[in-house]
Amino acid sequence: MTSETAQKANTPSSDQIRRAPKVLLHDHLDGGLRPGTIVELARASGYTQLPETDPAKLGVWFHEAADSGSLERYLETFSHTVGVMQSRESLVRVARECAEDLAEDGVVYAEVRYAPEQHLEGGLSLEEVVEAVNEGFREGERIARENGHRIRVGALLTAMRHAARALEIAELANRYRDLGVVGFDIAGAEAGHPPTRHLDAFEYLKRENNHFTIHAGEAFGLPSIWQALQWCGADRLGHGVRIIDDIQVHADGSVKLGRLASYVRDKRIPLELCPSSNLQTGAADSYAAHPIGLLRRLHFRATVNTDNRLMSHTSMSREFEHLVDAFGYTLDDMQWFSVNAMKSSFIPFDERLAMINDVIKPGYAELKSEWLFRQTTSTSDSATEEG
Ligand SMILES: O=c1[nH]cnc2c1ncn2[C@H]1C[C@H](O)[C@@H](CO)O1
Ligand SMILES: [Zn+2]
Repeated sequence: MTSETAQKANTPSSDQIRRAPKVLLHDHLDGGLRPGTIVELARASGYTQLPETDPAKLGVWFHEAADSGSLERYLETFSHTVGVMQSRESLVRVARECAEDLAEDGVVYAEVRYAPEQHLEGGLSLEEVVEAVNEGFREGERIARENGHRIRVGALLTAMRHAARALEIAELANRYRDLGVVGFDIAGAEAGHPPTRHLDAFEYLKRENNHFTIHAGEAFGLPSIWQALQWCGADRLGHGVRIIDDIQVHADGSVKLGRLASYVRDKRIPLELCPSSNLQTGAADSYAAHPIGLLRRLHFRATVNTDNRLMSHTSMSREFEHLVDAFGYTLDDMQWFSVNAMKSSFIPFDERLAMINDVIKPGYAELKSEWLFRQTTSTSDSATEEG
């Protein structure tokens, strides 16, 4: 076998990308509903604001409306998903379907986030919201297992950065720690809402030895990343893609990292990169131009994520397909991203290690060996390979 053929064997097919064990750290529960579910929940709850009632058209509407080039406009579309997630039943269902859909897509470990404060309009308490979502995730994991898939889902509780409930939500995350919630996040429009406004929440979580990520460096640049890390102490960066602004690439190909970019790389700060979402909100012009290519080459702790599967019309497999097309990534690259993500998760170290050694690496080894057992379809194929 020529090295070229071996190389080819390592380029994943769509089917292999789907079957490859993937790890997802940045996915919004209210950004991943099935369009059909939105229509049904709207009907059942009397929500009349949907722009379309045909599921296929509604799916297209979300994608197009979110494709605006601005984070603020992207976020407006969430009023409809949040609008139909105001009862216990709807939250259980959405969480169950989320776990099922991720498992079907080959995700073995996911941290899925949502903002409990946005689901109180139907009279639920914050605790009831968390318990409903946890119940849905457990049901989804069980159904996935029955269908031959293995997935573990942990919840991240998000506080909205324009609101003033961050400390309360951080306390909630702490109360449900080891009970399905693995950490905390802040999200929402970045400009004008610096993470330092919520220092009390982050300081509380640090005192409690808890974990948190912060949406930073998505619509706003380096100051937001700097604050998230050096003032707030974030364990990970939600997006963090604008760290690229602190990296100079010279004409001769040499690269110079500024102090903040060096810090992020040296400290192995995980970047929860979401390529399709970034294209929609204007942080990159194309997959090929997305900073993930450079960040991977420079060995940042880069991870691949979906952000909002509905609004970005994506899945983990689709994200990887785009990256394979744009950068020629192989199964080894996919494994590298998946191991990076697993290392960066908020579950205990021994569990992360077991996921890496007993699930992720064996999964990729199996996929990488498939070419050995592939049957040739014609004699001319084997003749070429012998040459
Ligand atoms: O990419 C994002 N940046 C900032 N905020 C976001 C993003 N995607 C979703 N959100 C917001 C809208 C949701 O209602 C909220 C909680 O999941 O988080
Ligand atoms: Zn996000």
